[in-house]
Amino acid sequence: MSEQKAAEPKRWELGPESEYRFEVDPGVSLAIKLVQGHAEIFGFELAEGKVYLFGFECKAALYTWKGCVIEISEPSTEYISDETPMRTYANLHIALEQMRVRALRQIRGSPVPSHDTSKSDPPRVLVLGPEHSGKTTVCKILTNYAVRSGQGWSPFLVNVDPSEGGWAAPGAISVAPVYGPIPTASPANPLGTAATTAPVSLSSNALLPLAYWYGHSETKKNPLLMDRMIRNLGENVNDRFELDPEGRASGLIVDTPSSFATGPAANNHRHKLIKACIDAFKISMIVVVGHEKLNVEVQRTYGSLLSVVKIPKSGGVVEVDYSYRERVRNYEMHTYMYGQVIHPPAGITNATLGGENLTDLVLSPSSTVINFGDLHIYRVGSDAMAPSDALPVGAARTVSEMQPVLVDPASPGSGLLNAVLALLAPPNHDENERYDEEVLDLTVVGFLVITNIDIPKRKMTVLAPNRGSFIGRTAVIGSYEWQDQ
Ligand SMILES: Nc1ncnc2c1ncn2[C@@H]1O[C@H](COP(=O)(O)OP(=O)(O)OP(=O)(O)O)[C@@H](O)[C@H]1O
Repeated sequence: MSEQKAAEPKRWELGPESEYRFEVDPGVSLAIKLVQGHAEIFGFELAEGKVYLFGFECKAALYTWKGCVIEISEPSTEYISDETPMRTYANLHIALEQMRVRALRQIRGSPVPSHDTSKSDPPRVLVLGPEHSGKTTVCKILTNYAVRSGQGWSPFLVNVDPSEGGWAAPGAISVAPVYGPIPTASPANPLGTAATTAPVSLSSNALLPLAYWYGHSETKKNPLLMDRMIRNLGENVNDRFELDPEGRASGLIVDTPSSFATGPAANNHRHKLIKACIDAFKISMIVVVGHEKLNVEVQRTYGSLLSVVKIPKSGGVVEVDYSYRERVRNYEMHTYMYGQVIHPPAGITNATLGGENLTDLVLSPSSTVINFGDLHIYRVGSDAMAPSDALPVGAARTVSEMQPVLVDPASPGSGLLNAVLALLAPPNHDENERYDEEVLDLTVVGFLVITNIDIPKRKMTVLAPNRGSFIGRTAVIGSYEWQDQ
């Protein structure tokens, strides 16, 4: 094989309050070095002289408040813009910071200045917006600014967009307390790297998320289940806040799917899910990203109960298509199994991934052959379920949306081959405390893929990055499939 020739690095000089926007092409990587000045990627500050790698068709922007010089390994799609909404985002961050300070003051019982009559709720922010408005990016920027502020905040970042997966696999909704800035290197883990995908806490900024498995990309597939998962997540967060009252002051930021924002106003399930989030996470502020009509609608519905703030959408947000989303799902599963593997461009030897050593982020999954009876696999509701409102008047379902049904791997229509399964935490040890729908309330401890089914021998092959035993464990199938390519 011929050695790839190193491309001549290209220099860009950025003026104050401008950003370098880039898109990495499929199958290649990009290296960026901050040569001089200060720069950040979605709130994650870059260190001068360090080389940062980007891959898996990453689309992002490097922003500078005061100007900087950067060196790019190999140009992909790129341009510079000095029209960004970063000032508004920074102002919003300052408002949230003031809420944190007031909340902490109240929690500690410190005296309140007589002129300060504001409420002392911690910032519990729900970010809503249509497709491609940059919701996830806004959540990341606000979280990164909070942890960078030097006040010791560790806000909870919540992802209730099942198509994104956050730190888990697509199909899951999750939450994690964030202690250090979240880097951006690949769309496979837009919210940072979770320690759960690794044997130990590999990277210094690995997060410890708590996840529930919804199993589908669309919230309308099973809104009742989605509602329950959101409330489960909220209960966990509130339990955690009760144990750590000062930690409560950092607040939380919730990233939502675009289905919460678009569709007819009369669309019941969308409002029910927004309401579920408001109740579950005790939301004190709704941030609407760049959508006038949605802002008016949200103001009208919730304006009397909590504050509603509208912020502009960034012109840099990329409108990704269906095939890109499909590829990102594959990257996500690949990254879950194999770790974050981005090969540096030719000629680059000292690259890092979000500041971490490249070799620290590599995993090697293993295939295990197990008996059919070893793993109890459930499917929640019937797979071919029509929405409730599409059933004939008076007709009842034979299988409820919330009923876990045991899947028989020997049945030809099991749908298990290549399916992504969530491995659940063990059920309650006390038999008397068990209940029919307990499977819905168990958290996810990992994911696995069924790569082969041998019906005559009643055995199946399971691929997973963690080597624990599957005997007697419980797993749930959704509608995601993945094939190792
Ligand atoms: N200023 C920017 N410059 C370049 N790319 C950006 C910028 N802001 C966001 N992006 C990229 O645009 C894409 C979409 O942004 P993001 O995921 O934040 O939007 P979203 O509203 O959460 O998307 P979805 O509709 O999937 O929920 C991402 O790949 C993100 O990294």
